Amino acid sequence: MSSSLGFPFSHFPRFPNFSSSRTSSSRSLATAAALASASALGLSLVANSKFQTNISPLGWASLSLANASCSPVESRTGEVFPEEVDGGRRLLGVGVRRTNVLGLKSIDVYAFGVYADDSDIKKLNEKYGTASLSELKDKKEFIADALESDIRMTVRLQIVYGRLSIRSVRNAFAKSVGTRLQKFSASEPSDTDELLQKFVSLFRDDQKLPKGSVIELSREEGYVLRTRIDGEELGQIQSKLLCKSILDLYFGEDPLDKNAKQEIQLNLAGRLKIRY
Ligand SMILES: CCCCCCCCCCCC(=O)O
Repeated sequence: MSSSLGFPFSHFPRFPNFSSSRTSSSRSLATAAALASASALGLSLVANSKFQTNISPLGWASLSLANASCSPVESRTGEVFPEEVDGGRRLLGVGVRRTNVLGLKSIDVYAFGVYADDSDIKKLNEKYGTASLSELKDKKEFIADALESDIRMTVRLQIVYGRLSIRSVRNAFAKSVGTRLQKFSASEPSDTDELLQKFVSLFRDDQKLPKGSVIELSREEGYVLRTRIDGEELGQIQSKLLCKSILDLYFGEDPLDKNAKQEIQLNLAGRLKIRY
């Protein structure tokens, strides 16, 4: 992954250089810093789909942010993620799900990547179009709106734990998604037990989940949750509440991996700021 940042004038702020040894978070922070500094100077950022970002109006400076999103490698597990899935949803951030066994040993169960469709992210423009990147990167309301909005997103879980049974997957979902369904349904009453049952029963006993398996949970247009294992579709459930509860695990208020959430929020804000 290469990035070059070149400015002909010595008084122009220097943006950090990216190198492959940086962590995904520091890369994102560097990207955001570059974008924020440029936008603070009142320069217009125009990027193509390869993230070549140019400061256009004067034509004298160019800012090349190749892959201005995040590293596709989850550093703890070494899992590599595709930079794009489902016809144009691009990677916003990666993280890891850990759990404690008998309160003693901590194991990594899966690495995950969160993706979003750039054109759908623009739905947040009306409300946040004028906000700066530094405001958005920590703004709770911004992430709450991203959870609520009809933005096509995919969460890709890459299993790293070798002894995962479908039963434990059902139980884990019942617990983590169940808690969130309860929490969110306080404001939007609905039959959360039935919804949860419908979702967890998509995971059948005959399905296998060896190390390397991929579970994809995607929010499709109109708040349809689509669930796949290794590309095989298990089912679709139309529910705004369910979509929100699942995405909340990864970038909501109490995320499974806090660093990943920060990265996702920062990149979401960055994508909103870039004019394509
Ligand atoms: C032995 C630990 C079992 C954890 C299995 C997690 C499998 C997928 C569940 C996804 C939701 C979550 O991470 O809570």
